[in-house]
Amino acid sequence: MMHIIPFFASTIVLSDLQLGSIILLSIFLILKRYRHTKVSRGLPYPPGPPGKPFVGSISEIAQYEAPRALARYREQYGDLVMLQGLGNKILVLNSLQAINDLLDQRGSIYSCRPNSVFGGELMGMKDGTLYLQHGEEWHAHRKLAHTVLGPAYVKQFFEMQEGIAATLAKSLIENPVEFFPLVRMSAGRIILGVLYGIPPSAAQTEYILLGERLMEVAAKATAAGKYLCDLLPFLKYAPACVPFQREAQIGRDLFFDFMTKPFHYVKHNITACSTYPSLVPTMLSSPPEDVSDLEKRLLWTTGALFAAGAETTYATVLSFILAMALNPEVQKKAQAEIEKVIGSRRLPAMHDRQGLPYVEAVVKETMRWQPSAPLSVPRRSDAHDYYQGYFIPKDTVIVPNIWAIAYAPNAKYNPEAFIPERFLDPEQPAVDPKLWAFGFGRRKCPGLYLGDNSVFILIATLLAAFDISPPKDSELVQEFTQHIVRFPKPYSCRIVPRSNAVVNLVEARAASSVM
Ligand code: HEM
Repeated sequence: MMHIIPFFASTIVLSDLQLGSIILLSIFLILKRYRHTKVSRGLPYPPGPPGKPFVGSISEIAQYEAPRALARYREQYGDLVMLQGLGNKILVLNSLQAINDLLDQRGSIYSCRPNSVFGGELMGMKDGTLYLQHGEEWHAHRKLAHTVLGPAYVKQFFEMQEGIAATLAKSLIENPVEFFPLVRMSAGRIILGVLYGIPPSAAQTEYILLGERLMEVAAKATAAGKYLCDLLPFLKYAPACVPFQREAQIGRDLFFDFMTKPFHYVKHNITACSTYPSLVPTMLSSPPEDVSDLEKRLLWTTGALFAAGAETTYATVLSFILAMALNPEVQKKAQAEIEKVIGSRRLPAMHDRQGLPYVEAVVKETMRWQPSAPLSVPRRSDAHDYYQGYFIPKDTVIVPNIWAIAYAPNAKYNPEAFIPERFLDPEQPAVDPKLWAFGFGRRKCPGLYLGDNSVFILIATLLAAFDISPPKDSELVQEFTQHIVRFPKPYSCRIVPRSNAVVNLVEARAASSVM
């Protein structure tokens, strides 16, 4: 039977089947709309930029200088900016208030990580602390990490960190041009010391270089939206010959070696690794009764701590050296403070920190000027939520934009400039980076105290020992990587010992360092 349907001025003739299909489709759309209105409580999604056909606005997360570009949207859309496309939603949080309200205050909803196809499944990192979903296993990892990274415990590593800082200074006196690999080596040594107690050796160097190669792949893998397979999960079934699958295979092999090699080294050389109360030797020699599956958990926890800890410290110190080459006045002021407070008969030590407010402000300003994780590490909402009159559906990827905090407009202190004084302003001091550069709520960085101490002692030692300035015959390059950990691209500068006396001090301190 045919049906005649008036449609504006004309008429349409439909069969039973066609009419039935239209009615069913309409019911489906109405129900869908009703369901959506019910769960969204009639609230809209947070606003965001208009998208391109098919891909929507989702690709904005992977654009060049994304943290800065996304922070600019704050003026237009406010604290919350929604990017959408290919069936995915990414919510960028552009203020400390919004980040704390959601990630901290509503930690039960926002403490999961996005399901990662590339890094988690294909590269095999899904059981590491950084990738684990919020839950029992993740809790066990954090508990293990806390045994050596708690604020009181990290004091046991002060002497080791001071020794490694002096060793860095000694290597820089001998070979200042190689400051990139030398800084990397120092950051890696501290973590290897804390986790495994591995002293300087060929094995130690091998693990740090392995870490460097892994990070080239892993840094991209952790960022939101860098790989299409994270947005279109069915692509994980693509054949092994496609480029991202080959990259994942390389990453998988590297990650396996990176995680297992130092662990097995310690298992077989436990007596050689006992200089400091480090995590793996302590746990293996006196296993805690309340931790089941200890070896497996240790392996995954230490792998994640090593990967997350070394790269961020390295990035921060490289940014500091660049900042000093660009800001000679700041450098002079910090050096004058060190001379006044400590004198020139010894190098700075961790216990000097309280008495060096300007150096402390330089540390904070380095973290602000070039935050090493400018988009933090993404989260995922584990339930529907409602905030500031907007609907945030379950499984939205949440990106806390640390850059937006670091570069919030400020009439008194230009955010683009390196001005440590902003942290010393008695009237309106800038917010301490410890409240935002290390993440938020339950997933806040477990290495905060260790990392912050490392950055301080490395920076203070470099200030005491060297004058850093731009290269004589070339431009000072100021470019940065675009991965989840942001650090300066290769640049050259001059790193010159401040006096013969300081060379002697450095050599003596480095000679007494066991790490
Ligand atoms: C300057 C130094 C460091 C910075 C700026 C930094 C920053 C961060 C940030 C932004 C996060 C994401 C937290 C979140 O999701 O809210 C994080 C997580 C993490 N960091 Fe750090 N970090 C530093 C040093 C370290 C060190 C030294 C270690 C290890 C010894 C470490 C281990 C980790 C781990 C394992 C996670 C994942 C935590 C989880 O998912 O539960 N970090 N870090």
